[in-house]
Amino acid sequence: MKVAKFGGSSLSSAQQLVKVGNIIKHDPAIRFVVVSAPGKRHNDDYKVTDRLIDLAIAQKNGLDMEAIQADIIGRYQSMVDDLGLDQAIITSFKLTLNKYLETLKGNYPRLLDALKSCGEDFNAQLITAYFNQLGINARYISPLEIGIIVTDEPANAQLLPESYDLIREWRNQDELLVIPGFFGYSKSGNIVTFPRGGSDITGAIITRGVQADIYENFTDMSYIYSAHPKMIDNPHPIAEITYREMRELSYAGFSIFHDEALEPLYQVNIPVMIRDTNHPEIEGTKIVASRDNIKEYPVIGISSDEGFTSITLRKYLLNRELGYTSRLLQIFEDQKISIEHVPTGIDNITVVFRTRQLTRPNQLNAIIHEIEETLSPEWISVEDDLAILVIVGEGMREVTGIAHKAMTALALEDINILMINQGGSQISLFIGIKIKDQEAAIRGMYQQYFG
Ligand SMILES: Nc1ncnc2c1ncn2[C@@H]1O[C@H](COP(=O)(O)OP(=O)(O)O)[C@@H](O)[C@H]1O
Ligand SMILES: N[C@@H](CC(=O)OP(=O)(O)O)C(=O)O
Repeated sequence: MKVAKFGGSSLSSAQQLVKVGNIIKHDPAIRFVVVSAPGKRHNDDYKVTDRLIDLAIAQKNGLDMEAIQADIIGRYQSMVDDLGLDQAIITSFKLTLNKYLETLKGNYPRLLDALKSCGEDFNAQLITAYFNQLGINARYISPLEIGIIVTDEPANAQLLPESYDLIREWRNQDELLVIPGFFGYSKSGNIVTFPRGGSDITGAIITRGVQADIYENFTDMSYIYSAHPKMIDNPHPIAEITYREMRELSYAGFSIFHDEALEPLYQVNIPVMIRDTNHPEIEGTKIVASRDNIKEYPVIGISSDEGFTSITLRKYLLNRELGYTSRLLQIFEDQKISIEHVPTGIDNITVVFRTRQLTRPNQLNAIIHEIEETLSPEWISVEDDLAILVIVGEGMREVTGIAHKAMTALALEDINILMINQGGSQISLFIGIKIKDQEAAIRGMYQQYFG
């Protein structure tokens, strides 16, 4: 039995929905379908989720909402028209949008979550109607009814573990169940969304809940590639990748699969297939617990991500001061900033974090001031245009010369290294460089590992 999740790129138009219908008709093992909101039809297009966010912002700021609402409804209207579905569904979508705009007015975080959920919720209803028209015995089921119960912090839903028992009850259903991705319900009855891209998370939760044999994640790429296809022409397609490798790479820029979506699955060892809606004949990439080709591909992927800040401090005999690191980290915890890396030397220590966590005016200055007051460093420096390259592979533990290749690539490109950190797991190597050097670094490294 399978769960299939279709991403926004697979559901962006009637033409795409026809492909999805064909996939479902030809694979009776798929018993649960999780859907995203309509995504981009072409590069300059908008994602429906982004327009729903615009709508919430417009109401908050007292701006005109008509054009935005027309854009949102227009996307569903064109699919209803092109597929010849019942127009009544559009009226119900308009009523739902208006209901949230009225009942949640003045409560922006809740309004935002409720509106964001409409993208997937409307799509699930529309797709169910289309499946029924095709003669597939399908039923829309809301996250509430199927049992996706989550924490109550807006836009940051975390699944409550009791959900799995509730979802399991639906395991032997005769109908094909169509579930909107991206949100759940809190115990107080609020709609709460997962972080952006979170329909992948819903798919994983349903897969684990119903104890499916496999989770098929349909997108617009035939494989996960060893480097971002926008940076490298014809990159190496990955046949198999482990959960741990994928988690590290998706966290660091492989946006094809949400980094939090593996957690429900790796604990119970259910494989994920990344598949292409436009080429269902291609098997795609399989995410599994272990892979056999480690000698051949000790490194499986290289990625990079920007938007990091690092703060480095130096103090003579720092290593002798008991509790120095802990006091430094406490300053970040007090500021509610979670830390990515803490590379250390004998007399220096660096803290690297995602810059977007600095949300208050002058917060960076406040942190530096606090560090100076509490820890009296001799020297302190800040880098705020940091990109982090990540080289990932289970083979790193066994195969020598991996770091050498990375250093060679950077030396050949004349790129200055600002930080190096190897995770304790020894499956990843992190290298901090300037944002401007990112593309050249990825190209050079790709050549070394896969060229
Ligand atoms: N290593 C990679 N291999 C393949 N695609 C990648 C990789 N890294 C990032 N991507 C991007 O991920 C995109 C698909 O993810 P996403 O937009 O979430 O799809 P969907 O809308 O189907 O959920 C691709 O179009 C591609 O640009
Ligand atoms: N629609 C939501 C959730 C999602 O997962 O979408 P997609 O599958 O298109 O990445 C978003 O844009 O964030």
